[in-house]
Amino acid sequence: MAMCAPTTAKIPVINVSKIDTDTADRLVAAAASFGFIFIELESTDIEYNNVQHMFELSKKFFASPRSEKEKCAITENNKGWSSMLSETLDPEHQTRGDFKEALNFGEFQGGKAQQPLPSSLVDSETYLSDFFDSCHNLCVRLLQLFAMGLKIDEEAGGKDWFSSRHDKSGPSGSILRLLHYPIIPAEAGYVPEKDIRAGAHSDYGSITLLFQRPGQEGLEILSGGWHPVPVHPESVDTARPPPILVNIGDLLSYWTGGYLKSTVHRVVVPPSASASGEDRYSMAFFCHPVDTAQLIPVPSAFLRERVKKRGAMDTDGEGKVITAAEHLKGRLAATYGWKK
Ligand SMILES: O=C(O)CCC(=O)C(=O)O
Ligand SMILES: [Fe+2]
Repeated sequence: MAMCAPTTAKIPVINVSKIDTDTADRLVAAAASFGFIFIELESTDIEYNNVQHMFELSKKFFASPRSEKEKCAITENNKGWSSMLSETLDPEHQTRGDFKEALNFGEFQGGKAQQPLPSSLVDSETYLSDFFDSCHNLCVRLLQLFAMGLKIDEEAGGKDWFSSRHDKSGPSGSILRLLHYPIIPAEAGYVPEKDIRAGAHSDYGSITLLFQRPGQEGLEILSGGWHPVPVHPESVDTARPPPILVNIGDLLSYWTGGYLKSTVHRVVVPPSASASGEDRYSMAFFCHPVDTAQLIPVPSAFLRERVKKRGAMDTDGEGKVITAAEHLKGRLAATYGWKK
């Protein structure tokens, strides 16, 4: 039997310029079926110029000497640089780590980084902080829309139920991450069936924003088989900025008893990459609630009707509700091989 080429994922493209019930319902429907949604960049407050400038900064950092990167190596607070092969997103199936390097920024305070910055980026501190804030603000807007679409009970907080838990009143696990997947040199002995750019995983936070670059495909989502995700979906002209890809993370899935899907995804070397010889650069903003937020079922009649078994994940097995910080600690320990 001939093998069929995998079909491209048909992820909806949504304009979020209005905070209204129509937009909210469309977002929730997409999140409940795919767990992934394209958001038109022009319908957000994020400027394409800034996205492009961020990619220039990313290139500059990843091109800097290894000795410079090592000065800000990642620590157990999840901030800093992780080198090629050091992170294993799918430890059960991978024999080698991910073929990528990454730089994680945690929250900035008063425009200042709370971690050592590499020398290539010290002059860009305010810029990085502003970009972090603009990503956070878009996530808050999306979280309000999700709360509206899920019809969260008014007396429990209604449209602000999620956003009030992401209000920067305390520390959180939010991370802005620059990613670089280099073209793999022959001597690395990359074996396509065994090795991978980013192993299969779901994201750990509430929602993730992903910025991709034209011509640098490679993301795939698991939905009855692996499906490639385009940078420009069919309905978006390639002359326009690539839309922002938003996906649901584990916390929003727990909070909604699995109604919103935290879809498994991975990054592979697409056949086109070896032909064009391009590295892949991407940027992810992982939005997390404040550390103390509890993983309890959201109060919503809409969900009570739709989800039979609620709160599979709301306790640690002994009846104690777990917090966002406790959940994150367990997930990071597994991917970096840190002790729990
Ligand atoms: O680069 C990408 O496309 C995805 C990265 C990713 O899924 C992650 O870092 O969680
Ligand atoms: Fe991811």
